[in-house]
Amino acid sequence: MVAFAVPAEVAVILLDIEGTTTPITYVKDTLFPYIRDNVKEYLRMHWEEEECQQDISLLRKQAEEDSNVDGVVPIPLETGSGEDEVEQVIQAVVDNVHWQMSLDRKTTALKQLQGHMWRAAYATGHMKGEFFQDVVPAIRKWREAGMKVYIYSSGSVEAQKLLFGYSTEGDILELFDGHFDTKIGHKVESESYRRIASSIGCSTNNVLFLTDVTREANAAEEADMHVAVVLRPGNAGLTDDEKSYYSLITSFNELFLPSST
Ligand SMILES: CSCCC(=O)C(=O)COP(=O)(O)O
Ligand SMILES: [Mg+2]
Repeated sequence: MVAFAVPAEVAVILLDIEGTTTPITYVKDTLFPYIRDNVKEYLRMHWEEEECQQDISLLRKQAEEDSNVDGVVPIPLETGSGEDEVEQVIQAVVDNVHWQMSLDRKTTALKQLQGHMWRAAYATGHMKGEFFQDVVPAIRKWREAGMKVYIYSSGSVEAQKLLFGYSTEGDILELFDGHFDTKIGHKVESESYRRIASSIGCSTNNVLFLTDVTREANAAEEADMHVAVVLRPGNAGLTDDEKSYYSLITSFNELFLPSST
């Protein structure tokens, strides 16, 4: 087993979800197909609701920002001219969502709609959040040792709470001191990590960030956080340079807190 000695100044562990706590296959084979298969029906059922209309406004704004991106699907404004028009707008939203998902985009607009759609799927027991087997016992141990544990994922805070609230291990939300999503900033921008530390009330060097994505690790490191890159089955491979540059772990059990080293 490779050991990663957590520096003594670390008081907070910040966790990514996909590829870190949770298999990428769960996201790609369970969460995302649910959205692709159900988005049209969901929009038809919830069209009149305020929350749904807010989600569509955000998607429309994102489509406008994406107007120069190849393949973007614009979302027309509804003028109130009848059911045919509603169906056309719904189809544009469906196509836009499918287009964004085909590129695995992490826009706040897409993630917000996804979070709202998963709510029903989790609540009815249709889906349960999954984690690598080392994850929950390790987090419990870190907390017993006095560490604070936070989540930072591109998935919306609402989606994160569903994943941990309705999981194969039951409701484990109590294990987290808080959640961050792209509303605080994108995961590849170092400013996001400064904002997170400031929101927690600590310095960036008091935080250890665990992620599978080296661009995220790089941004966190630029902000002076400690980072380790997590290698899990199904994750994208790293280059030889990345492998030699970053501290790598394959399980949370490879982290040793100052008191346990
Ligand atoms: C509850 S998170 C759902 C997964 C997701 O939508 C996603 O984009 C995960 O990204 P991450 O930043 O956790 O790698
Ligand atoms: Mg990830």
